[in-house]
Order: sequence, then C-alpha cells, then structure tokens
Amino acid sequence: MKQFKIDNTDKRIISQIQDKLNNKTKPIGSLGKLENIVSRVCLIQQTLSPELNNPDILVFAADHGITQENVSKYPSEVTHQMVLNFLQEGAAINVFCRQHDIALKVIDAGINADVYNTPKLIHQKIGKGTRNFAKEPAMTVDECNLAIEMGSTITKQILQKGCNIVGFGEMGIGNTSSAAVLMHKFTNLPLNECVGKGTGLNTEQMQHKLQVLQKAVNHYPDIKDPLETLATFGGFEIAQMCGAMLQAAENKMCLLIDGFIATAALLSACQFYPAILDYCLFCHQSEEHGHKAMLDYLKAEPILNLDLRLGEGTGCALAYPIIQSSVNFMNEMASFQSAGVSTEKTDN
Ligand SMILES: Cc1cc2ncn([C@H]3O[C@H](COP(=O)(O)O)[C@@H](O)[C@H]3O)c2cc1C
Ligand SMILES: O=C(O)c1cccnc1
Repeated sequence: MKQFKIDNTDKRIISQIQDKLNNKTKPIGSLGKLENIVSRVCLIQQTLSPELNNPDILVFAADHGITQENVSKYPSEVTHQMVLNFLQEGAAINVFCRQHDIALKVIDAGINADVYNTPKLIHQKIGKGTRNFAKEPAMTVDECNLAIEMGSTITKQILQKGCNIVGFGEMGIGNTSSAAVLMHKFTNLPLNECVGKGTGLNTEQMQHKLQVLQKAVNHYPDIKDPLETLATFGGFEIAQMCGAMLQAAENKMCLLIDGFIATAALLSACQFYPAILDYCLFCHQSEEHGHKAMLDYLKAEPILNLDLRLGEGTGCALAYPIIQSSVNFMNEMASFQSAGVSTEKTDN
C-alpha cells in the first residue's frame, strides 16, 4: 500500500491557544464547542491565527455489486443519474456549496456507465462497479491500492490550488452496505448495530439486508488484514476517499467528515494511520443507524445533529459556516486588554 507520513498534531501550543481563548471578551468557555473546533484547527495549522483557504468538497461516486442482492431501495442507475445532477448543479450538495462558497469536485471512482462529454467530471474510474461481495471480494487488493493512490492524487491537486480544508462526500447506491460491514469488521460491534435503512428500507427490507450482509461476512471467516478487509467489502469510492483523506492528513489540512459512509472510509484510514484523527472535524451525526456508535467508537463529537441521512458531503457543507465562525472569533474578537474590559471585581 502507498505509504503516508502522518504525525499526531504537536500539542505543545495548547496552553497558548487556551490563553488566547480565555482572554477574549466573554466569560471563560462561553463559546462552547466553537472553542473546541478552533482549538483543533489551531493545532492542525500550528498557529494561534488560523485561516480557512479555498474550501473544497470532493464527492467520490461508484457503483456496488452488492446491489444485486436487493439491499437498497433505489436502483444502481441512480448513481450515474445523480452524478449528472451534480454536474448540472441540481443536487443538495450543489445548493449548500453554492451558499457557502465551497468548491465542489465530482470524481468518477467507478460508476457502472460510460460517462463521456463531461469535462467537469474527474475521471478516475477503477472499474464499472465493484463485484458482489456476497459472492466474491468487491475489489482485488491491487484495485484497492490503486484506488487509495488515485484518491491521494486528487487531494494533491486541490492542495496545489491553495486549499487547506477539505470535505469528503460520496454517491454510490448500495454503499451503506459496504460501510456497515467495514464498521462491523473494524469496530467488532455486532453487525445488527452497524446495519441501517440507508435510502429508506422498511423493517422487513432491512432484515433482508442484515441477512445478506451476515451471510457475506460469514463467507470470509479468515479476513483480518485491514487492506484486505477494505478490498473485500469496500467500494471504489470508499477506497478513493480513504486515500484522499490520508493524503490530506499528511499535508496537515483540516478534514471535514460527513456521514455514515465517509466515516466508514475514515475508520478504514485509521486502521493504517490512527494519527489521522487529529486532523478531523466531525461535521454531523447521521440518522443512519450505526453512525452514532461509529462516532462514539472514534470518540468523535459531531458539530451538527440534524437527522440528515443523505451523504454527498452535505453535512460538511452545512457545518462549514460554523467552523468559519469559530476561526473568525479567534482572529477578530477583542481581548479583555485591547477592549479595556475588566476581568476582576473591584471592592467599593
Ligand atoms: C436520489 C438519491 C440521492 C442520493 N444522494 C446520496 N444518496 C445516498 O444514498 C446511497 C446509500 O444508500 P443505500 O445503501 O441504501 O443505497 C448513497 O448513494 C448515498 O450517497 C442518495 C440516494 C438517492 C436515492
Ligand atoms: O450518513 C450518510 O452518509 C448516509 C446515510 C444514508 C444514506 N446515504 C448516506
């Protein structure tokens, strides 16, 4: 597998960060989680005056062979159709990116269609959808390695354009199935705590999804190696996202983590380089069953909890203005000294 150099953030400036926060004209701690958010950004950037430059969201799209087992409410074709919708700027993620001035890149990591004449699409197709992991591994280890490598390339491109904060989204019918199994394998939580309704299965359909995935897991009793696990149960978009995340952490960018599937990609990345977690801001807690447990496992505190269950990177775009507010107050708010505001009571 491609090697990355990911160090934990250097915590020595924590007391300086805390002093600066405490000297702002507000009761100590009163900006709550905004203080935690900006502290993390300061640690990532190793500065007391952080900057958010050229924010970008990368949406990785791919199809999944496991959809042959009837595990999603929607047909596979929707992946391709939604990608065209992204390119025409009509999807939820387009609206929120436009609102907050966030650039958006859409990547064909493995859609099951020939997508031509789409200059705005980034072509990084590994194959026309993965294989059905109920029957055979979704990817070969070579394909998985290639996906990680290709994911890292796209991060390098946005880095060159001055981006230091990047969100990760996905589109791939069937990918909550992959994400659920990856969660189960990497956290050891029971499969039924990892499987959810995805695009909106009813109870009976979800029971079927659980049975399909349990059988699939049982099909590969000996898999322990993380790369083999990702190759067997993952998706081209999940593996590319994993590579893109690893590259972003190596380059000390702020990583915006979206919902259930993006967090599963991060969970995979963590198996290789646990220090990646220092670079993450967890944007929201998805309504997808399993996401809360996944966040708890990672000891992650989500910024928003809006009952979203969409993906596409929508949680990242929605949390961005809050992260911006955190950085802005650190840079622009007066201190007690500069504003001449007292910090102590006088006796009279
Ligand atoms: C129209 C539409 C737009 C979407 N945008 C994101 N997803 C989300 O739903 C899919 C995962 O759910 P499952 O595993 O149940 O298929 C992914 O494509 C995800 O990004 C969408 C799904 C649909 C139908
Ligand atoms: O949380 C997510 O990312 C999610 C949940 C359901 C369907 N698609 C995505």
